[in-house]
Amino acid sequence: MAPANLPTIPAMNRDKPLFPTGLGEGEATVIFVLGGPGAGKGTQCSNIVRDYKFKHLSAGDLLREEQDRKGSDFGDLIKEYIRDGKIVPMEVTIQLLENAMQATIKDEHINKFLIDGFPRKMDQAIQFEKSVCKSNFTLFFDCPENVMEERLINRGKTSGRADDNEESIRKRFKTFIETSMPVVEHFEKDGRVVKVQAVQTPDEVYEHVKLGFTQRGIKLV
Ligand SMILES: Nc1ncnc2c1ncn2[C@@H]1O[C@H](COP(=O)(O)OP(=O)(O)O)[C@@H](O)[C@H]1O
Ligand SMILES: O=c1ccn([C@@H]2O[C@H](COP(=O)(O)OP(=O)(O)O)[C@@H](O)[C@H]2O)c(=O)[nH]1
Repeated sequence: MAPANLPTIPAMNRDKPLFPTGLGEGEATVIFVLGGPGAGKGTQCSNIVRDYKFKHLSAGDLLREEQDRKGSDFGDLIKEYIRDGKIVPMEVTIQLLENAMQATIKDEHINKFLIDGFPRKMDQAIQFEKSVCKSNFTLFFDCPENVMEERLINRGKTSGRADDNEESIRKRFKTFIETSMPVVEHFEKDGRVVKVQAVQTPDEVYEHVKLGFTQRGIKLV
């Protein structure tokens, strides 16, 4: 589908981040959470929210909400991209994330964000860091495909998600390897990746997450 009528997002014209990195007023701390589909990103984000008081923003959830919102101009476009496991044009996703960050700061007085499942493509990574907020680091969940596949097929029994089926899963794996792994490699070159093996039980994986956070100076609250 041609990405027609995309919003003109203010972020595209900014030459410095809307939120400088930090914990003060007008500042924000961002941790990107990446890993293949089914690696356990959402599961571990719930643990982190509980113990570190970060706000969890899942790009996929924000896109699904927008897809279902009455009057959205992007519903059909998002639906098609998600079903095919493709990355929705960044204008849409960055605007949704920026709106959610602004609302969280205003309404919940939280300025620490776990941005889950984003950035999945180099253009998003560069644009977001340039004009919204530079990330502190990327938490990357490393998991073999056969493990992720089994988890997703299981999740599909109850998730109601249009993309937790064999055909969409295959396409999402391909997009992950070809389009999203280069983002992880880009941040790795910068020394900004905390890599965690994601095959063990959720509790065991979380122990490694906590270790990584301690090493990066992120404290329990
Ligand atoms: N360490 C784990 N071991 C076994 N199953 C897991 C583990 N982490 C998550 N799951 C399950 O696997 C599925 C995918 O996890 P989820 O957190 O939704 O992944 P993601 O957000 O990366 O797509 C869910 O059904 C979840 O309950
Ligand atoms: O920045 C993003 C994040 C997600 N998606 C779309 O949303 C889908 C589901 O992503 P989510 O993170 O919810 O689930 P996961 O595939 O990691 O289980 C992806 O396959 C993409 O089609 C996207 O286009 N841009």
